[in-house]
Parts: sequence; structure tokens; C-alpha cells
Amino acid sequence: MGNPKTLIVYYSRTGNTKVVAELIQEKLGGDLFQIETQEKRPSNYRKEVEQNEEEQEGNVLPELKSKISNFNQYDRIFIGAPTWNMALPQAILTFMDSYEFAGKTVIPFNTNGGYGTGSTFNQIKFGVQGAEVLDGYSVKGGEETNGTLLAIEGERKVEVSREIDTWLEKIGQLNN
Ligand SMILES: Cc1cc2nc3c(=O)[nH]c(=O)nc-3n(C[C@H](O)[C@H](O)[C@H](O)COP(=O)(O)O)c2cc1C
Repeated sequence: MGNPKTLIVYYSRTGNTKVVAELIQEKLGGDLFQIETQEKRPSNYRKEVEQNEEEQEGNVLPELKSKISNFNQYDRIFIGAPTWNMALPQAILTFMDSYEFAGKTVIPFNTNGGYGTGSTFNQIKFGVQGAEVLDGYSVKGGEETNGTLLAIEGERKVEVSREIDTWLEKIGQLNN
């Protein structure tokens, strides 16, 4: 695919997934879009953990704040999410439910508190039926439980940027 039109979508509470999204944009260009819920999320960590669990258990799809105009124009869509309770934050499910992905290339990325992607990549694969899904990138981000919010900054951000180059090259997306 020559010069694909690229969209980089992400959900981020404490900024780690946002930094990865911005690094991808620096390297490949494309449009950035932050998924946000219509209703404000709890700022308290424990309250967010509880609300998220309730939403995941009840298959609740929280309403999103805004829609992407002209989604059809995009060929290549990066979807970035933190691991929440070893799964996707439900807002990503709302996002995937809102658009048609058939014929597109989808590339997932993830940040987590050290326990890995959980089911996030599989959920993305399942949520974008008809798309070609490439291998994702995952990196350790923050650990709100011990007070580390944004971890991907400074020297760590430089390292992550290098890892992203390696990943993009491996999946054949670096010079596209
Ligand atoms: C509600 C909630 C649940 C989380 N659950 C997990 C988890 O199950 N496993 C894990 O490794 N990290 C978990 N984390 C940590 C985040 O995945 C990690 O801090 C990530 O880098 C946050 O990304 P962000 O800064 O873009 O919001 C959780 C964080 C929150 C707020």
C-alpha cells in the first residue's frame, strides 16, 4: 500500500499510551485522535478501578465524547490502549463498535503496569472484523498503585522510541 492514510487512536488516563501514540505520529505522520468518554471518569484511582470492573462485567459501552469525521478515508489505523483489569477499557470497545473496519489495516499498541497486554490484543482483533491486524507493540507504562503516573518520559521515552522503530520496521510500516 503506497502512502496509506493513517489514523492513530488512543485511550489514555495518565499519559503513557498518549506518549506512544505521539511517537508513532512523529515517525509516520497521520492524524491523532484521543478517545474520551462523554461522562467524566473518576480521578481517584480506586474509584476508576471499581467503575471499570463494573463496566467490563456488565458489558457496558460508555458513550464517547466525539466522532471521527470521514473515518472511511483511513487505510491504516493504530489503536492504543492501556491494560485495565487485564483487558481493554470499555471505551475502546465503544470505539470499535462505532466504525466499519473491513478492508483496513489495524495495528494495536498497549501500555501496562507490568502485567502485560492481558486480553487487549485479542479483543482488538475480535472488534475489528474484516481488517488485517498486524503484530502489536506493548510496553510497561505507569503504576498508579505505587504512585508512578507518567513513566514514559526522559531517558525511558528515548528507549521506547527506539523500540517503536524496531517494531514498525519488523511489521513493514516504517517507510510507509
Ligand atoms: C483502572 C485501571 C486498571 C489497570 N489494570 C491493570 C492491569 O490489569 N494490569 C496491568 O499491568 N496494569 C494495569 N493498570 C495500569 C495501566 O495499564 C498502566 O499504568 C498504563 O501505562 C496506563 O496507561 P495511560 O498512562 O495511558 O493511562 C491499570 C490502570 C488502571 C487505571
